[in-house]
Amino acid sequence: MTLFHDLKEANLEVWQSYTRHEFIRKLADESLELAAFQRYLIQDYHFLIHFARAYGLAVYKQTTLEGIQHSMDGLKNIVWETGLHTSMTAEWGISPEELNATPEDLGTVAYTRYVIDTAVTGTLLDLYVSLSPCLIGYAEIGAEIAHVLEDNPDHPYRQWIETYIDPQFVKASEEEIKNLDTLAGEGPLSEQRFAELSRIFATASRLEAEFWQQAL
Ligand SMILES: Cc1ncc(CN)c(N)n1
Repeated sequence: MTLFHDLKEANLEVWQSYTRHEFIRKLADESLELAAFQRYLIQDYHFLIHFARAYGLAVYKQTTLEGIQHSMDGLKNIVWETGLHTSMTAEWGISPEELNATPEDLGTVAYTRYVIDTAVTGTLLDLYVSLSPCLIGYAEIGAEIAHVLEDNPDHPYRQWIETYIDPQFVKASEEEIKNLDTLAGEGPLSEQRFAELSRIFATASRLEAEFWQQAL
């Protein structure tokens, strides 16, 4: 079993409140209003900018070339993801200047600054645990709802779903599960250390659920 598996099992209720949120159910069954999706995606653009900063701090905290490469790949993956946001917002007629000028909602501030605070005050493992619901959760959500694209080739949220089932994104998620185990090291974690990591994981997962909620 992996550390990620143990963290998810220890926080299954909060994890599912995120990955099975009403926002995702509506997005998959096409009942999500475009205005809610637009609110979400604009906030998510801000979110990704701050997450890129958090990955920058992960690069800084690494002490090996291999580790630096891994964190840089994570950062690149976040920047790659913003292609979705810049192309969809451009389609809606929002200029890059307007996009950058939109204010951050409080849920966006809370989540991103929590992760950056964890990056600054915690260990590299603490930081990666706080980042894990983002990457691994979206890959799980993508896999869960991908079938709707077969049912409707003109699904309104096709571009979003395709981003999170893209082989590059799925591979990054799989690598992250392995990375958490590498950072945790050999042998079982003490009960106290697992509890610390579990608290970080639960907080980030709750903030993910709140992030959907703020757009509804
Ligand atoms: C809020 C949130 N969480 C996760 C992801 C996937 N990187 C995202 N784009 N936005």
